[in-house]
Amino acid sequence: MDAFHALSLGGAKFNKKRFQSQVQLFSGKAGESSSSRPLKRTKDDAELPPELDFFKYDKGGKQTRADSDKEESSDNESDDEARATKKRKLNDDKDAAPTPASHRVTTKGQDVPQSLVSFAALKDRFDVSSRLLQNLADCGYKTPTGVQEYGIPILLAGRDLAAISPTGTGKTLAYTLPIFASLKSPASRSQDIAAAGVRAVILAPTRELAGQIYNECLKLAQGRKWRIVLFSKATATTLADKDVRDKIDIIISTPLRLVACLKSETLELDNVRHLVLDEADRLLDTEFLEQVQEIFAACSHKELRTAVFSATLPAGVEEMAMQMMRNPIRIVVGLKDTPLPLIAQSLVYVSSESSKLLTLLQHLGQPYVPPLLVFVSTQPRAGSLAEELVLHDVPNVDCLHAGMSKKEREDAVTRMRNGESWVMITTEVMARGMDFKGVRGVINYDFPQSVQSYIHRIGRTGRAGQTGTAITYFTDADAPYLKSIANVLLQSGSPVPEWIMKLPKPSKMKRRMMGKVKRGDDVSPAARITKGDTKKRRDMIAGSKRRKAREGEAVDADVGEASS
Ligand SMILES: Nc1ncnc2c1ncn2[C@@H]1O[C@H](COP(=O)(O)OP(=O)(O)OP(=O)(O)O)[C@@H](O)[C@H]1O
Repeated sequence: MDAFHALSLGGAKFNKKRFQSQVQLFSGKAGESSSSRPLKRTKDDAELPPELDFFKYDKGGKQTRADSDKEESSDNESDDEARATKKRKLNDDKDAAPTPASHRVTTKGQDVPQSLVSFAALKDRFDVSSRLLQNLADCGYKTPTGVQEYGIPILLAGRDLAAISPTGTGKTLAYTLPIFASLKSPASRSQDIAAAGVRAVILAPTRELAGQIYNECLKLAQGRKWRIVLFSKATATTLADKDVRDKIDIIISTPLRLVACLKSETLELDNVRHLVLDEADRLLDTEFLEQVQEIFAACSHKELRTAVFSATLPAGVEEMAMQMMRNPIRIVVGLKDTPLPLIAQSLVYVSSESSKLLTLLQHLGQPYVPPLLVFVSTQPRAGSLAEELVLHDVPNVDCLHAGMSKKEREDAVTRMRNGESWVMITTEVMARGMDFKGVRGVINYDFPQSVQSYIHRIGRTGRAGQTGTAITYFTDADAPYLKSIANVLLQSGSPVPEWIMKLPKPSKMKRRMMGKVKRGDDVSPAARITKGDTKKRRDMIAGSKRRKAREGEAVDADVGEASS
């Protein structure tokens, strides 16, 4: 249903003739009317009212330097990026696909397929089944987002893709939908024995994210017998049976688990046609690289299509990703490495580590909309901060980090999804990909490890068109890295105090040191004293109990002796 139709249902009447230009904006026809429409909107373009500009790729946010002069080059954009944008603009005159006004997308590559006007167009253009379209509608997805408009037709045209789109803009659907549409029907329905075996693999850096992608796949799989596996120790055992694994359509996994099965030869990936790396820059960093390469090598089918997705893709990693792909197309939604203007970001000076706790307690003492995500740098600090908040009677405090057991982590995610957690203390494990509805605020209690980490952390809010706030505490020790984060704020339209902008730009070397600031395991030195006291008290009580028990035994013995 288009927006005008929706408004009409509420009783409003529009003179469509009189407001023709506005009607065209909603129907998407404004973009279609000019075949050589430039990607950047001109001043003359009519703008959507901000409250209806759902994903706010456009200037829905405040008018900023980012809007006015940063499209071609920015502090975070590499020269390569600027060149790519320029190249695309030159190409636009020749082969521009119609670009809906509210989605600013830059594409690079040969023969970029036309963007998708609507989900309904999938039927005619790509013969997508009615069932799949119905499932899509049941999810409540009415209009494709920017990354979906471009990413879906590219993948359905059988092309490799590198997609960079801000957090919370629907990248998951941009690759899951083409997988289901291209696989056509479940393997269990196929008589073709030669084609047996897993046909799609989606990799994610954390168990939690893999689980979330799995749930998204289940929604699209409704009504058909797709076999989708969220890889774990247990499923790996079940899949040791070749007959079972031959019927699998899609595997979603973290790299390590999959590699373990490849090594033990209990899994073949030679029939895989779709390999997706979600959070690609994380999967291609040193921790995962070797495993991902092993998986990639095992996906030996000649028709393999590879797609990488992330909100951030540093130039070096992008180059690596591009080398994995054949004749790829690259799309960038908005500005590379820039959060959406929907997230109001601020930097808060807290002088020292010990004053952070007080600052957070003061924040939580004011009215706030739960749930709130609070990021710290290490697992012990997550536990310590959660403990402190509980001690200070903050209600519904929760904690999630990679040091917890699988069950504990799953329970924490469930509580978060059920709205039982008001303040979730976490580490980088939750920074990427996690989509919790209604997170209106993120607090970086500890300064992020990198610009990418910052972008992903704050991207847990301001998702799917919602607004959000992101507060980052910084101490004197973090000051050398402040400028890098301040640039991100500026680019996405959040105000930055003048004095921060006057700080010198950190050197490459210095930037690498970001996040390496040493912080104690306890978030508050007072906590250490209190904990020390508590331990002393506990020891005293235990000692006193032991003494009493010994005295009791002595008395019993005395009594025994007396009675015998
Ligand atoms: N076409 C659409 N219309 C409305 N909502 C959508 C659409 N596509 C996705 N969404 C919703 O947007 C939210 C964010 O989607 P998703 O998690 O895929 O974002 P993402 O871009 O992968 O974010 P991240 O970079 O953090 O991983 C989800 O709640 C999803 O249901």
